[in-house]
Amino acid sequence: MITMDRIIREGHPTLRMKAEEMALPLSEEEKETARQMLEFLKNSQNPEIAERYGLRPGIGLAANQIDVPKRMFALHIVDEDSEPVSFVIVNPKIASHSGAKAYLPGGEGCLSVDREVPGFVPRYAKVTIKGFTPDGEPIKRRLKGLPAIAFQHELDHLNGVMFYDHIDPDEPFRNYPDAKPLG
Ligand SMILES: O=CN(O)CCNC(=O)c1cccc(Cl)c1Cl
Ligand code: NI
Repeated sequence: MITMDRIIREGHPTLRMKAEEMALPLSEEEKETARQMLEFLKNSQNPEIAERYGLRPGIGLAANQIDVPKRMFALHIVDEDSEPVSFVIVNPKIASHSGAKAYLPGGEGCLSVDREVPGFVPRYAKVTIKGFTPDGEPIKRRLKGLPAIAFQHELDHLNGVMFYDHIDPDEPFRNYPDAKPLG
């Protein structure tokens, strides 16, 4: 199982690498990695398991974060506010997006960032995403709310972008007229 020691932190070069497209279907080893990424998220959201193994909770995990610069990430968001999202997506793309933006009023956090970085992270409010399952089946979904935000946070990781790269250093909580706070 993946635990926190496998997750690389700021300063590790792989966090700033552009991950490579993957050949489909994934190899057995790559499929196992994908399965372990999703399992990590579920474990991190289970209070008993998270406490037992010292896991920080996460709703997404990109392969870069476990020092695997390949284009896949896992999302596991099963709260009531938005449609349940639980998958690993390979070679993900944003096919189209809303003009409207959105941001989390509490900002964002990252397992690869061992510090609070306050500020609004403007993202597309709605995205139509494309990609593949580890078995090579096509995925096409429309996301909004927290799943849309998290998808963009993970896709950034595959491009070596960190959430705080989007925060205005001079005015971290500036008003974005075309972006509305989620919630
Ligand atoms: O890349 C993934 N992580 O770093 C996992 C930890 N962060 C989160 O779960 C998280 C927290 C707040 C907002 C967003 Cl959008 C995300 Cl993604
Ligand atoms: Ni992150």
